[in-house]
Amino acid sequence: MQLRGPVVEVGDIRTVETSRGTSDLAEVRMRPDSGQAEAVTVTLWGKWTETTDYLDPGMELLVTNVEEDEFRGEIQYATQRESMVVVEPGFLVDVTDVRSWVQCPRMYYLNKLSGLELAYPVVKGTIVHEVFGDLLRGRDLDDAIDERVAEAGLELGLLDKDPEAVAAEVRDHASAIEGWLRQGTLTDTDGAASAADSSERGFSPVENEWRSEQTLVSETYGLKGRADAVRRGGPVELKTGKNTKREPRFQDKIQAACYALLLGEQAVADGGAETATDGGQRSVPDGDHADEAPDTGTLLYTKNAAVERTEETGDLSPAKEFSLGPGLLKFVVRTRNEIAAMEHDVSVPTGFEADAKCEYCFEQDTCMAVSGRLDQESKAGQVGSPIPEDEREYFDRFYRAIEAERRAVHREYTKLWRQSGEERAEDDRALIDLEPIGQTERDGGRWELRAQGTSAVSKIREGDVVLASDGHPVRGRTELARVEELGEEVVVTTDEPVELRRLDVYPSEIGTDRMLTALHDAVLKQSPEKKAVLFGRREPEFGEDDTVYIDNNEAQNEAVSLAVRAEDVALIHGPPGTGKTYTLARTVRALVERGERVLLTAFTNRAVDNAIEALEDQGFEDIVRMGTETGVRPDMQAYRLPDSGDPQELAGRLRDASVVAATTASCGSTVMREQSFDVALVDEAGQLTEPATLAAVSLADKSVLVGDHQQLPPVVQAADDDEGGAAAPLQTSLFERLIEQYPDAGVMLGRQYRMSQRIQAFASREFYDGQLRPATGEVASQRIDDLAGVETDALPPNLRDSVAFVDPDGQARGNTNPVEAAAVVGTVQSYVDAGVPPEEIGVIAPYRAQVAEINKRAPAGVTVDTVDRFQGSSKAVIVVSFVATDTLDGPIFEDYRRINVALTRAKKALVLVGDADALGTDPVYGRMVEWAR
Ligand SMILES: Nc1ncnc2c1ncn2[C@@H]1O[C@H](COP(=O)(O)OP(=O)(O)OP(=O)(O)O)[C@@H](O)[C@H]1O
Repeated sequence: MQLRGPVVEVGDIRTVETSRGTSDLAEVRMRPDSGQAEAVTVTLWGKWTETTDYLDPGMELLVTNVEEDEFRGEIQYATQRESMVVVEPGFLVDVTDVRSWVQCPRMYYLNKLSGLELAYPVVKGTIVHEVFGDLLRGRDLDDAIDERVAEAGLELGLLDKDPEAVAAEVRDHASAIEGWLRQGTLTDTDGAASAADSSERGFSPVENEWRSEQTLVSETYGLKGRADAVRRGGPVELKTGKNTKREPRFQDKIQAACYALLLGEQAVADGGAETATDGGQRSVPDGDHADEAPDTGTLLYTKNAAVERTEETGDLSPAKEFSLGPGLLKFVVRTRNEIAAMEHDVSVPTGFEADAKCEYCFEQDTCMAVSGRLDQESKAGQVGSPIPEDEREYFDRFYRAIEAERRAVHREYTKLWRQSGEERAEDDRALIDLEPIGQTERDGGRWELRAQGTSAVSKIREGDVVLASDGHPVRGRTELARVEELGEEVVVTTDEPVELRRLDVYPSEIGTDRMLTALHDAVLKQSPEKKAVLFGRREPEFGEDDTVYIDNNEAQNEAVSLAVRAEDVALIHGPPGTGKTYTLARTVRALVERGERVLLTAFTNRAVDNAIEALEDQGFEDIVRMGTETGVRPDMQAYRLPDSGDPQELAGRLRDASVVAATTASCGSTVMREQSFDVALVDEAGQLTEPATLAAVSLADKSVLVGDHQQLPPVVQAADDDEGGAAAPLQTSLFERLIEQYPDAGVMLGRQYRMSQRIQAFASREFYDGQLRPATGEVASQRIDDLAGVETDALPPNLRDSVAFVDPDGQARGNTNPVEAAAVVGTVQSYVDAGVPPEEIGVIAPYRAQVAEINKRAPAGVTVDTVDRFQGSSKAVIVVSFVATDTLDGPIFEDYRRINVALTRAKKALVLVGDADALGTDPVYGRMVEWAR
């Protein structure tokens, strides 16, 4: 049996005599059942006592296979031979991190801080891994190499590598894989027939013997990772280095051992599946999964096949098998515990923990530089001088904030198994009970999986990377999948086929990883002068220029001028519909005309595409768009740098572009981190966390931030009270901080081109100090009957004013209000009946459940969505559903800025549908009801 729950008290290590000699023990008090049960004592024996060195009350502990004993009427627990002790099992450590921690704990920390850099060995390693996967899937070697080299074209071009030479090198590595695969299949007696068969077809895997890359998450051991391959249930790790010793390298064994643990747990779950009749809703048997772990691991050192036998001595066979004994698996768990414990108190490893020799370490320079900047102890020593106190404080504060956010992402992971499929679906984080209707292998070996479409709502959108499973994302068979279609059919693509029964939101850490590297790059790598404004050491400076850029809007003209004159930073505050995008495009042109290279970036792909469209409208097309095919709008694909191609050509296009457009998230990619710009223009800056903004800002000499801090705030997953509120610094955007700190560096666009006078009045008064005005008389006086074929008289009397309030006297039931939904649909229908095209009508509701409720009956063509999905767009008619009847809770009420966004989407007519009494309990909503009535 297992015990899992918070630690109450940690005892000291004692040495005792037992029948088998002397042994160490330590007693720990904990509350099992995740803290629900009374505290019990569990005795940790032998090496597990080390755990107490870093175990603190409050931390979560899990002990598997405990021995239960009654002693003087109290049940006591103890570890036994098969037990594993896991510290903070909810903190999911990445397998590659366990590997680097074993090499040197400090390396783990540095990798996390500074991320990967664009370097040839890394790019080549990726290509070899991809080709390995292709070979396992039975693909032709030459085709695979050609395609994978082309896919790395941009990176190779930036590194100035010749694709032919790279292909030749990859081929050398691949020969090691091929040779070993051949050997693997031929020695397989059961598979002899298929082996003979496969030698003709290439090296296709023997059925059920192989799997290429597999995503694995362990709910017991707090580990996650992707194994390169699995052969006969055992992990196979590919290394593109050479190793002429008989044994695999220790850290490589550790990595394979981690996968073995993960596979063991999966084997247990799969075992359970044989008897499961409930569509894959298996539970993890409460046993010792390490028992099920495979006993052999394989390391494949592909460079061994490429070295000259005359020059090297030793064991040149690429494949090295080793046995995965229980001792090694326990060592892996203890190592993983060290990482989880260090992350728990956010301490920093020094490198002295390891036997590693700094003089051979290729991280030595980074190690010393980081130690120097942060005045940290490190085995490698320090270079350079420490950053000032305030910068240090800033670094620490954001470091903690980002780590708190990481924990929130981990909690999302744990929900994959803590919540049932139904709960996940209810939370909008999964689509369950899908009916698979087909699987097709696409060119290049990827699979297209299809299921019947579903009317269920979820956060999952086309283009997202999700977990596709046959019923359970952790305990079932799962693949990382890209969502291609979510309509009549659900279509996803994966590396390996899986029965498509469920999709889950994939909680990715990439956002947190990139915030951390952005923090590192901005604070530790930039010059003191470059950071002066960020840290308030001096005011932003501006040069002279009296060019007129926009002649019909003074504030817009001032904004362009400010951006052009800025030496450090300019801030453009653009309330709804004030021509932010138009001004942004004009600014880009003005900067390019001055010979500057511009990074054009925004929080969402949609905003990036809108900015490109505005540039196109202004006759400017010298743009390279970075992004994935699904992320970029179909009509903007022509600007997109292709995913593969000739290295020189791709790198040339990127280098020569005067405008590079990308989301801020992709500014943290290895390729983008290599780029430098004169100016970074950041749209939607009010929605970005400070470190996410820094990812773009650090790439340029100066920045122009465009946004509106009265609209949606940064998206942060950590709740206000998580980790003692550590994530709070992420809630204020850099835009908001700077505009408050340096009002003179900003300009507000006060004239809006969207809403009628009546519609904009409330937002102007509540959120913009009455400074928002219609840009023209025409804008101010627009009405619904300006639309061709629409008669105001055809509307019911209560909807004839351009702002209306409807109280349908409904009742909230959880996240829906069916009566209100019906009233919303009725209202929409009135507009359609009066001649308004459905495409001109939008409905905003606070919850996806209410969105679904309305969507069921709304006329086709009407857009129904949550407010977060509406930011940045507008419609002639907007209907807002508030759902709440008794108390005002829910996302729309948490922050007044959401209501600002909702109310400012409408151009000609706005209808609020809600409970007047409930809304009246809050002063702002009360005033809103008064205004709308
Ligand atoms: N100076 C101007 N002269 C004429 N039309 C303008 C001017 N500025 C903006 N517009 C027009 O006003 C409309 C709104 O502009 P734009 O889309 O740039 O607004 P926005 O502030 O980006 O909107 P959002 O709040 O959705 O981000 C567009 O049709 C745009 O062409």
